[in-house]
Amino acid sequence: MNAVLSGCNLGLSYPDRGLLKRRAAWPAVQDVSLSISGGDSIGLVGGSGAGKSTLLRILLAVENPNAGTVTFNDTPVVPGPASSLRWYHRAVQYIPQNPAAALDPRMNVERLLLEPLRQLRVSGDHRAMILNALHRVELDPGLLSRRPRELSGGQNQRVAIARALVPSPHILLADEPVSGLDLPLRNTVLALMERLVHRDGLGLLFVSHDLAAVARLCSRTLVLSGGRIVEQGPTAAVYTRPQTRETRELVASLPRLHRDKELDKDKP
Ligand SMILES: Nc1ncnc2c1ncn2[C@@H]1O[C@H](COP(=O)(O)OP(=O)(O)OP(=O)(O)O)[C@@H](O)[C@H]1O
Repeated sequence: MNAVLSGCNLGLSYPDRGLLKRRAAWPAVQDVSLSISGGDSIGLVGGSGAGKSTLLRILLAVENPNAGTVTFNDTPVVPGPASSLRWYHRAVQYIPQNPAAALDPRMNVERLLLEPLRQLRVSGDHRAMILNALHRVELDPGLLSRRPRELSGGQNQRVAIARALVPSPHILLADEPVSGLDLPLRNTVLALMERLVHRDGLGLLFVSHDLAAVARLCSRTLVLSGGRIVEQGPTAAVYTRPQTRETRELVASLPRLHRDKELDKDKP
């Protein structure tokens, strides 16, 4: 069965701790509904403070919304049963911003990949799962005994992505995974993510300020502003015929040559 992660009418307001306290609460996410299926690649774009990371935390079930629901294949996740969500954390994995920096420098690659399997109490042949994850990110198994400082930046980045893949998730939520990377490494990581979606059938929600990366990778784009989805549709349509001021501003920030080059890839 194709995996489907759905958020319905999600809302989250943080208490306003400002000096004037005119507002009771600060809405970071408001009435957001979205659905990600296996094989989908959805871009989530928006200016700073638009609510992108908050929405990801809600979808990851690490932050409780004030309103709305999250379901996975129609099974309620949020609000959820008191029982463990380990099954969900296995099915929906997170790729953080600067994933390589998230690697514990004391662990070798084998331990870095074993740890999520232990934490999520995944049963089965861990060694085979680790080798499979390495294969998917095209890393040589000969690197298993190395620590992060003994690897290149690109290899560390792949190890970090392999950590998200090792429990065999169906959906990946990635928060700015290519920000701060130099161009060749950015392109390598984008190509890897393309394969995960198109070859392996994973669903991807890809948060990025890098609209050219979204244009290359994502068939659909959601634009978030003030915590609300203000525009959504096929990426090419959102970029070439933006309907809202927020989207026009975002698209204007993308150098024209770069935008046209990435969108041209979709043309037959
Ligand atoms: N723990 C928190 N407590 C109070 N307010 C918060 C908290 N986390 C986020 N916010 C506020 O919620 C709003 C949305 O923040 P969020 O980090 O989700 O935005 P973002 O779109 O990811 O921004 P950026 O692109 O800059 O990372 C912002 O106004 C932010 O200040």
